[in-house]
Amino acid sequence: MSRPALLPLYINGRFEEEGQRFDNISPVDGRLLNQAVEADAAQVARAVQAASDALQGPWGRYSVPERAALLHKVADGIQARFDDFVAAEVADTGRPLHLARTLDLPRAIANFRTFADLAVAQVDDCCETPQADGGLLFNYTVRKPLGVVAVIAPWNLPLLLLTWKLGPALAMGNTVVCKPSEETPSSAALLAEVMYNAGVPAGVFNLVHGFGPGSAGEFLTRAPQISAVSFTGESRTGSAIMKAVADGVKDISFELGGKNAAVVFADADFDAAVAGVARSSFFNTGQVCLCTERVYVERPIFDRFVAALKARAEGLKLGYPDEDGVDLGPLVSRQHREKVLSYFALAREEGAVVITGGETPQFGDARDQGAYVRPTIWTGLPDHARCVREEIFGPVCHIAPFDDEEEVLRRVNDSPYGLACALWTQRLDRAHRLARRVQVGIVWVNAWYARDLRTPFGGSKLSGLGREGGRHSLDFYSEISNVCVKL
Ligand SMILES: NC(=O)c1ccc[n+]([C@@H]2O[C@H](COP(=O)([O-])OP(=O)(O)OC[C@H]3O[C@@H](n4cnc5c(N)ncnc54)[C@H](O)[C@@H]3O)[C@@H](O)[C@H]2O)c1
Ligand SMILES: O=C/C=C/C=C(\O)C(=O)O
Repeated sequence: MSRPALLPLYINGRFEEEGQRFDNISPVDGRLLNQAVEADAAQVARAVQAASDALQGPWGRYSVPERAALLHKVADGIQARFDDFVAAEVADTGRPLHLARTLDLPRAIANFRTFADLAVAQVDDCCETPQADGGLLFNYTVRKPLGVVAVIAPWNLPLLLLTWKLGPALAMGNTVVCKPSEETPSSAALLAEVMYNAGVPAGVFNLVHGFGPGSAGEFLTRAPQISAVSFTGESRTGSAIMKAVADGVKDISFELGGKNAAVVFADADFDAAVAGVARSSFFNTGQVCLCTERVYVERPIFDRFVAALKARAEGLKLGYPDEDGVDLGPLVSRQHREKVLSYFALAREEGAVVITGGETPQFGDARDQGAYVRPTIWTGLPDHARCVREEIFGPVCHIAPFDDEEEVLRRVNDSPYGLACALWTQRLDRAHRLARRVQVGIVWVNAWYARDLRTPFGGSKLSGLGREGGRHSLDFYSEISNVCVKL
């Protein structure tokens, strides 16, 4: 049997194949896709040192427009290998081809182009302060790179979320060491090839594959020369990383877990709300931090809404990524499916009414070796049920009735998470009023996952620390100083 393809590390402008290997398994049918090199502590240390050295090299002398031009070249490189990146993302995640083509790749390209352009357009503050002696103080802001940024990404939107951080980090003159998820290493490996071919100076972009604790992830966060960690992943991982960087008082940007709510009022556009909640609950097989897992529906339309969402869920096609009309792929791995199935069992123990789903489909073909689950809807659980409080990260939601605004606001806010919320109502006065009182970072009204990359993105409570997007990213990835001149 031919040896599986190997995804190398990329350190200081060189591809490295030396090291222990780990398997990358297809969530569609369980076959071996390729292997990746697991970076050991010495390799991670070399990557961080290369990034640190590169700050003093040519990259440190690039102007903002020169950095922006290079990032546009990277975006051009991704565009030129669009189909290769789609194939890599689809192979690792099992997502429908159309999803990778319409979301993951366009956003990866946009993440570089947007922050290249925002960096060039960025204008900083200055001010004059008259002095009692008739003199003047002239203050102005100077923006410098933070230094070496550790970028650690999750598996649910692998390329989108890696480049969401890479774009601004590089635009602001930092150097980076990236650690993609062990579940989805392929598109990051392609990105290293694009960086190399675009002429990104050696050491500016480094890629290490591996796991978290006791592996590349932890080695990276504990490296003394890193100046900041930009992390997207589970809240408990965020806590672990916070501990790892605490002694060094490093800058951190965390985009963490969620247990997001959708609120549907009786006056909502019913069909739009059903379609919107079906999308926000089952999109990417429920593997988006912004996905809805708690649905609150005003009592007069509750039964009708449950029936309509059931019909939507049962109409979703689970299939191979390239199948015509496929809506949902598998979960990212058998291991993650075990976690989701454990909540399917827990829901029954907690007394849920299973409206639809709650089991694995039987295809009778290779997909039975994959990680598919059926889209699932529950009702009847109390607000304190673990299935209503804990992030499941699968195609599942619980629907509960409510009677008034104050009640539903209290229940929506009664969560350890605070990432996103979708409000469905045609009374925009109510929408604006509630949007200000919901304890989340992102509120959509009559929409979900509609994005403008200039807006602040992030969560409160266990859902994260800081905001990225637009000037928020430029600020996070900059060391900002003030210069005060007496005139
Ligand atoms: N808020 C957001 O924008 C957002 C976006 C996507 C995913 N997420 C969250 O991510 C989770 C799913 O992704 P996941 O399973 O990959 O998360 P995860 O926390 O298990 O892993 C994320 C990344 O962190 C690495 N890692 C794990 N432990 C580490 C440690 N101790 N030190 C350093 N690195 C470590 C992993 O190898 C991986 O690359 C969900 O909770 C989801 O809500 C949040
Ligand atoms: O799974 C979480 C999705 C995060 C999405 C973004 O960070 C984005 O759209 O920029």
